[in-house]
Amino acid sequence: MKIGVIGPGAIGMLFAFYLQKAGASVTIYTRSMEQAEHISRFGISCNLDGQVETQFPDAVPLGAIAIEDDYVFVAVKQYDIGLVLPHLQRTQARFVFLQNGMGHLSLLQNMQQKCIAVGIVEHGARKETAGSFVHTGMGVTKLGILAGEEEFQALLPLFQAPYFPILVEKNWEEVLRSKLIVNACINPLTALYRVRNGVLLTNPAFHNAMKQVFSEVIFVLDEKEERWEHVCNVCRKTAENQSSMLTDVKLGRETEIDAIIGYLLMQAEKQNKQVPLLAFLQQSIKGLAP
Ligand SMILES: NC(=O)C1=CN([C@@H]2O[C@H](COP(=O)(O)OP(=O)(O)OC[C@H]3O[C@@H](n4cnc5c(N)ncnc54)[C@H](OP(=O)(O)O)[C@@H]3O)[C@@H](O)[C@H]2O)C=CC1
Ligand SMILES: CC(C)(CO)C(=O)C(=O)O
Repeated sequence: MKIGVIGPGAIGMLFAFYLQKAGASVTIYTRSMEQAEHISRFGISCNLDGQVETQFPDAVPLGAIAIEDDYVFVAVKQYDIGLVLPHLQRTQARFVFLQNGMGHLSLLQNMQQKCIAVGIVEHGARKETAGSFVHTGMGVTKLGILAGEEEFQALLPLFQAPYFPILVEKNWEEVLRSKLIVNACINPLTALYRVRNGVLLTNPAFHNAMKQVFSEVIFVLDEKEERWEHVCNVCRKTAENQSSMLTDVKLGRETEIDAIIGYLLMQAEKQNKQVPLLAFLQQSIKGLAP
């Protein structure tokens, strides 16, 4: 089976590595020629608990060849999807979009293609070099199929437990929503305070601040107080993690603030709800990583 992975960052390498290991013929589509050459030569190395293993997928810059894969995983950040979409127009592949947040859903719902899914990735992965990553947290990929349900069945055997399992999620909108709540509470605050996730539990003042952010998030989404327990659990489980937004801010990269808080602000505006803290977070993060 031919699999394409667009975007050779932490998540793109994670997918390319495990799917190639499971026997698929993987092509990873890069932005730069240098990275394609690097991966073609040295492969993709995964570090899991100190054990390093390398797989050798094909690698080419996106646009250099026609995409003729059976399935394509789109693993660019949400703000880069617009650049990638034109390359997908003429292919017959089925697509899985792996972004955090919910801002891209309307884009996907307007696509011409018949087979589209989202993947909610609950793994942790960190890019180390152009061809290596650390699998920092083993989780699951939850697959939500927007269109073409039958067409995705053949993909499932390529996902192998215990390291790389998949779960088809009927109620995928709920899973996306739950992840959005978590990301909205944890990511901007950790990026502002420059702390690991766990500090939002152990520092009482930061904990209160997170509770205030949470109150606005559930107000926008008409959600229940009970969601708080889940946010705290994720903080606890990922206590040693540096959130993806803090990583982006530290590296001077664009963040996914629009996909997370920007999406909530749009929902608030539609309902004429005032959410000053969320607006503050949006502006603060934009100021740190324009
Ligand atoms: N990392 C994690 O643990 C998790 C991440 N996610 C989500 O997964 C998504 C990807 O995250 P992550 O892998 O961490 O992000 P990264 O920034 O590490 O990777 C994004 C990759 O996309 C590449 N890219 C951007 N534009 C193009 C293009 N036009 N053509 C080809 N490649 C392109 C970038 O290339 P270049 O470097 O050259 O710019 C980069 O390699 C995000 O939405 C994130 O929220 C979800 C769960 C966990
Ligand atoms: C769950 C959490 C907060 C883990 O770090 C995450 O998804 C992120 O950093 O983007």
